[in-house]
Amino acid sequence: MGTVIEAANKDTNGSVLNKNPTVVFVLGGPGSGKGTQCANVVEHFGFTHLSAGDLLRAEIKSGSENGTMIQNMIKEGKIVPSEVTIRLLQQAIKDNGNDKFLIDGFPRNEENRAAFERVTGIEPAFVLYFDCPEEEMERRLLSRNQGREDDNIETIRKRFKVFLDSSLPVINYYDAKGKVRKVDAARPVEEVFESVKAIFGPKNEKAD
Ligand SMILES: Nc1ncnc2c1ncn2[C@@H]1O[C@H](COP(=O)(O)OP(=O)(O)OP(=O)(O)O)[C@@H](O)[C@H]1O
Ligand SMILES: Nc1ccn([C@@H]2O[C@H](COP(=O)(O)O)[C@@H](O)[C@H]2O)c(=O)n1
Ligand SMILES: [Mg+2]
Repeated sequence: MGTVIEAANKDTNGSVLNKNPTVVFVLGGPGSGKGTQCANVVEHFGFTHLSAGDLLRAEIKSGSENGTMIQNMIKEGKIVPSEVTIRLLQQAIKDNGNDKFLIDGFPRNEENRAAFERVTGIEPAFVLYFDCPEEEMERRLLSRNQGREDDNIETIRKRFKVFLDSSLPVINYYDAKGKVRKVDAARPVEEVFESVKAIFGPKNEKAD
Protein backbone atom coordinates (compact mmCIF):
# COMPACT_ATOMS: atom_id res chain seq x y z
CA MET A 1 0.00 0.00 0.00
CA GLY A 2 1.55 3.30 -1.08
CA THR A 3 1.54 6.32 1.23
CA VAL A 4 2.68 8.95 -1.21
CA ILE A 5 0.30 10.88 -3.43
CA GLU A 6 1.51 10.93 -6.98
CA ALA A 7 0.14 13.36 -9.52
CA ALA A 8 -0.68 10.57 -11.92
CA ASN A 9 -2.31 12.63 -14.65
CA LYS A 10 0.54 13.75 -16.79
CA ASP A 11 -0.37 14.54 -20.33
CA THR A 12 -3.62 15.42 -21.93
CA ASN A 13 -5.78 16.95 -19.24
CA GLY A 14 -3.87 20.23 -19.22
CA SER A 15 -5.41 21.16 -22.55
CA VAL A 16 -8.96 20.50 -21.34
CA LEU A 17 -8.87 21.85 -17.82
CA ASN A 18 -5.88 24.13 -18.09
CA LYS A 19 -4.55 22.60 -14.93
CA ASN A 20 -3.03 19.34 -13.92
CA PRO A 21 -4.65 18.48 -10.58
CA THR A 22 -4.01 15.57 -8.29
CA VAL A 23 -7.26 13.62 -8.01
CA VAL A 24 -8.25 10.95 -5.50
CA PHE A 25 -11.52 9.14 -6.20
CA VAL A 26 -13.42 8.32 -2.99
CA LEU A 27 -15.73 5.34 -3.41
CA GLY A 28 -17.79 3.06 -1.18
CA GLY A 29 -21.41 2.07 -0.70
CA PRO A 30 -24.13 4.54 0.25
CA GLY A 31 -23.58 5.52 3.89
CA SER A 32 -20.10 4.02 4.11
CA GLY A 33 -18.80 7.38 5.40
CA LYS A 34 -17.27 8.98 2.29
CA GLY A 35 -18.46 12.51 3.05
CA THR A 36 -17.53 12.24 6.73
CA GLN A 37 -13.97 11.11 6.01
CA CYS A 38 -13.53 13.60 3.14
CA ALA A 39 -14.20 16.42 5.62
CA ASN A 40 -11.35 15.08 7.77
CA VAL A 41 -8.99 14.82 4.79
CA VAL A 42 -9.80 18.42 3.77
CA GLU A 43 -8.95 19.58 7.29
CA HIS A 44 -5.76 17.54 7.59
CA PHE A 45 -4.34 17.41 4.10
CA GLY A 46 -5.66 20.53 2.35
CA PHE A 47 -7.60 18.79 -0.41
CA THR A 48 -10.77 20.27 -1.89
CA HIS A 49 -13.78 17.98 -1.53
CA LEU A 50 -16.05 17.61 -4.56
CA SER A 51 -19.02 15.33 -3.95
CA ALA A 52 -20.74 14.34 -7.20
CA GLY A 53 -24.01 13.83 -5.31
CA ASP A 54 -23.77 17.30 -3.70
CA LEU A 55 -23.07 18.90 -7.09
CA LEU A 56 -26.11 17.16 -8.58
CA ARG A 57 -28.31 18.23 -5.66
CA ALA A 58 -27.08 21.83 -6.07
CA GLU A 59 -27.94 21.63 -9.77
CA ILE A 60 -31.54 20.67 -8.85
CA LYS A 61 -31.76 23.64 -6.47
CA SER A 62 -30.33 26.04 -9.07
CA GLY A 63 -33.38 25.53 -11.28
CA SER A 64 -31.29 24.10 -14.13
CA GLU A 65 -33.09 22.61 -17.13
CA ASN A 66 -31.71 19.23 -16.05
CA GLY A 67 -33.08 19.62 -12.52
CA THR A 68 -36.20 17.49 -12.87
CA MET A 69 -34.35 14.69 -14.65
CA ILE A 70 -31.63 14.66 -11.96
CA GLN A 71 -34.20 14.70 -9.15
CA ASN A 72 -36.05 11.74 -10.64
CA MET A 73 -32.81 9.77 -11.08
CA ILE A 74 -31.73 10.43 -7.48
CA LYS A 75 -35.15 9.44 -6.11
CA GLU A 76 -34.78 6.13 -7.96
CA GLY A 77 -31.12 5.69 -6.95
CA LYS A 78 -30.12 5.70 -10.62
CA ILE A 79 -26.93 7.10 -12.09
CA VAL A 80 -27.24 10.40 -13.93
CA PRO A 81 -25.72 10.48 -17.44
CA SER A 82 -21.98 11.14 -17.31
CA GLU A 83 -22.06 14.26 -19.46
CA VAL A 84 -24.09 16.09 -16.80
CA THR A 85 -21.96 15.02 -13.82
CA ILE A 86 -18.64 15.51 -15.60
CA ARG A 87 -19.59 19.01 -16.71
CA LEU A 88 -20.32 19.88 -13.04
CA LEU A 89 -17.06 18.33 -11.84
CA GLN A 90 -14.99 20.05 -14.54
CA GLN A 91 -16.54 23.41 -13.71
CA ALA A 92 -15.90 22.92 -10.00
CA ILE A 93 -12.26 22.01 -10.62
CA LYS A 94 -11.79 24.99 -12.95
CA ASP A 95 -13.39 27.41 -10.49
CA ASN A 96 -11.18 26.27 -7.62
CA GLY A 97 -7.67 27.56 -6.95
CA ASN A 98 -6.55 24.30 -5.38
CA ASP A 99 -4.60 21.65 -7.27
CA LYS A 100 -5.68 18.58 -5.27
CA PHE A 101 -9.19 17.20 -5.19
CA LEU A 102 -11.13 14.42 -3.51
CA ILE A 103 -13.82 13.37 -5.95
CA ASP A 104 -16.43 11.65 -3.78
CA GLY A 105 -19.03 9.28 -5.27
CA PHE A 106 -17.54 9.30 -8.74
CA PRO A 107 -16.97 7.33 -10.97
CA ARG A 108 -20.10 5.38 -10.10
CA ASN A 109 -20.16 3.14 -13.17
CA GLU A 110 -18.07 2.21 -16.19
CA GLU A 111 -19.65 4.98 -18.27
CA ASN A 112 -18.65 7.60 -15.64
CA ARG A 113 -15.12 6.21 -15.51
CA ALA A 114 -14.43 6.03 -19.22
CA ALA A 115 -16.06 9.37 -20.03
CA PHE A 116 -14.14 11.22 -17.30
CA GLU A 117 -10.86 9.79 -18.50
CA ARG A 118 -11.68 10.62 -22.12
CA VAL A 119 -12.88 14.17 -21.46
CA THR A 120 -10.35 15.28 -18.83
CA GLY A 121 -7.41 12.95 -19.40
CA ILE A 122 -7.12 12.70 -15.62
CA GLU A 123 -5.98 9.43 -14.03
CA PRO A 124 -6.57 9.26 -10.28
CA ALA A 125 -3.54 9.14 -8.02
CA PHE A 126 -5.42 6.40 -6.18
CA VAL A 127 -8.90 5.27 -5.20
CA LEU A 128 -9.88 5.40 -1.54
CA TYR A 129 -12.45 2.66 -0.98
CA PHE A 130 -14.58 2.54 2.15
CA ASP A 131 -15.69 -1.03 2.66
CA CYS A 132 -18.72 -1.42 4.92
CA PRO A 133 -21.43 -4.10 5.38
CA GLU A 134 -24.90 -3.24 4.08
CA GLU A 135 -26.58 -3.61 7.49
CA GLU A 136 -24.28 -0.95 8.95
CA MET A 137 -24.74 1.38 5.95
CA GLU A 138 -28.52 0.97 6.16
CA ARG A 139 -28.48 1.85 9.88
CA ARG A 140 -26.42 4.98 9.19
CA LEU A 141 -28.56 6.17 6.27
CA LEU A 142 -31.82 5.70 8.15
CA SER A 143 -30.54 7.87 11.00
CA ARG A 144 -28.71 10.49 8.90
CA ASN A 145 -31.56 13.04 9.19
CA GLN A 146 -30.35 15.42 6.51
CA GLY A 147 -33.67 15.45 4.69
CA ARG A 148 -32.31 13.60 1.65
CA GLU A 149 -35.08 12.30 -0.60
CA ASP A 150 -33.12 9.10 -1.22
CA ASP A 151 -32.62 8.19 2.46
CA ASN A 152 -35.72 6.00 2.65
CA ILE A 153 -35.65 2.21 2.80
CA GLU A 154 -37.06 1.71 -0.70
CA THR A 155 -34.48 3.95 -2.42
CA ILE A 156 -31.67 2.73 -0.14
CA ARG A 157 -32.22 -0.85 -1.36
CA LYS A 158 -32.06 0.36 -4.97
CA ARG A 159 -28.84 2.29 -4.23
CA PHE A 160 -27.26 -0.84 -2.71
CA LYS A 161 -28.11 -2.79 -5.86
CA VAL A 162 -26.65 -0.09 -8.13
CA PHE A 163 -23.51 -0.08 -5.98
CA LEU A 164 -23.07 -3.85 -6.34
CA ASP A 165 -23.96 -4.03 -10.03
CA SER A 166 -22.31 -0.87 -11.37
CA SER A 167 -19.87 0.69 -8.87
CA LEU A 168 -18.02 -2.37 -7.56
CA PRO A 169 -16.84 -3.23 -11.10
CA VAL A 170 -15.19 0.21 -11.26
CA ILE A 171 -13.42 -0.47 -7.96
CA ASN A 172 -12.31 -3.84 -9.34
CA TYR A 173 -11.02 -2.12 -12.49
CA TYR A 174 -8.78 0.18 -10.43
CA ASP A 175 -7.81 -2.67 -8.11
CA ALA A 176 -6.42 -4.56 -11.10
CA LYS A 177 -4.27 -1.48 -11.76
CA GLY A 178 -2.99 -1.50 -8.15
CA LYS A 179 -4.74 1.80 -7.38
CA VAL A 180 -7.22 0.85 -4.67
CA ARG A 181 -6.56 1.70 -1.02
CA LYS A 182 -9.23 -0.22 0.91
CA VAL A 183 -10.30 0.87 4.38
CA ASP A 184 -12.50 -1.01 6.85
CA ALA A 185 -15.24 1.59 7.30
CA ALA A 186 -17.31 -0.36 9.84
CA ARG A 187 -15.43 1.18 12.76
CA PRO A 188 -15.84 4.44 14.70
CA VAL A 189 -15.10 7.60 12.66
CA GLU A 190 -11.80 8.30 14.44
CA GLU A 191 -10.49 4.78 13.88
CA VAL A 192 -11.39 4.91 10.20
CA PHE A 193 -9.58 8.22 9.90
CA GLU A 194 -6.40 6.74 11.45
CA SER A 195 -6.34 4.30 8.50
CA VAL A 196 -7.05 7.12 6.05
CA LYS A 197 -4.20 9.20 7.47
CA ALA A 198 -1.79 6.31 7.02
CA ILE A 199 -2.74 6.18 3.35
CA PHE A 200 -2.27 9.90 2.65
CA GLY A 201 0.97 9.83 4.61
CA PRO A 202 2.61 12.23 7.08
CA LYS A 203 4.47 13.88 4.23
CA ASN A 204 1.24 15.34 2.91
CA GLU A 205 -0.13 16.75 6.19
CA LYS A 206 -0.86 20.48 6.22
CA ALA A 207 1.48 22.65 8.27
CA ASP A 208 -0.34 24.31 11.28
N1 LIG B 1 -17.58 5.43 11.02
C1 LIG B 1 -18.84 5.81 11.25
N2 LIG B 1 -19.53 5.27 12.27
C2 LIG B 1 -20.81 5.63 12.52
N3 LIG B 1 -21.50 6.56 11.79
C3 LIG B 1 -20.86 7.11 10.76
C4 LIG B 1 -19.52 6.78 10.43
N4 LIG B 1 -19.14 7.49 9.34
C5 LIG B 1 -20.21 8.24 9.01
N5 LIG B 1 -21.24 8.02 9.85
C6 LIG B 1 -22.58 8.61 9.80
O1 LIG B 1 -23.29 7.86 8.79
C7 LIG B 1 -24.05 8.73 7.97
C8 LIG B 1 -23.56 8.58 6.52
O2 LIG B 1 -22.25 9.10 6.45
P1 LIG B 1 -21.77 9.90 5.15
O3 LIG B 1 -22.78 10.92 4.78
O4 LIG B 1 -20.38 10.35 5.40
O5 LIG B 1 -21.78 8.70 4.09
P2 LIG B 1 -21.58 8.71 2.52
O6 LIG B 1 -20.75 7.55 2.18
O7 LIG B 1 -21.13 10.06 2.06
O8 LIG B 1 -23.09 8.44 2.04
P3 LIG B 1 -23.77 8.78 0.64
O9 LIG B 1 -23.17 7.89 -0.37
O10 LIG B 1 -25.21 8.46 0.89
O11 LIG B 1 -23.56 10.24 0.37
C9 LIG B 1 -23.90 10.12 8.56
O12 LIG B 1 -24.98 10.39 9.43
C10 LIG B 1 -22.59 10.05 9.34
O13 LIG B 1 -22.56 10.93 10.44
N1 LIG C 1 -21.48 9.92 -10.03
C1 LIG C 1 -22.73 10.06 -9.51
C2 LIG C 1 -22.91 10.34 -8.15
C3 LIG C 1 -24.20 10.43 -7.67
N2 LIG C 1 -25.24 10.27 -8.49
C4 LIG C 1 -26.64 10.37 -8.00
O1 LIG C 1 -26.71 11.04 -6.76
C5 LIG C 1 -27.20 10.16 -5.75
C6 LIG C 1 -26.61 10.49 -4.43
O2 LIG C 1 -25.21 10.35 -4.48
P1 LIG C 1 -24.33 10.37 -3.11
O3 LIG C 1 -22.93 10.11 -3.50
O4 LIG C 1 -24.53 11.70 -2.49
O5 LIG C 1 -24.90 9.27 -2.27
C7 LIG C 1 -26.89 8.76 -6.29
O6 LIG C 1 -27.70 7.73 -5.73
C8 LIG C 1 -27.21 8.97 -7.77
O7 LIG C 1 -28.60 8.99 -8.00
C9 LIG C 1 -25.03 10.02 -9.82
O8 LIG C 1 -26.00 9.86 -10.60
N3 LIG C 1 -23.78 9.92 -10.32
MG1 LIG D 1 -21.99 11.46 0.71
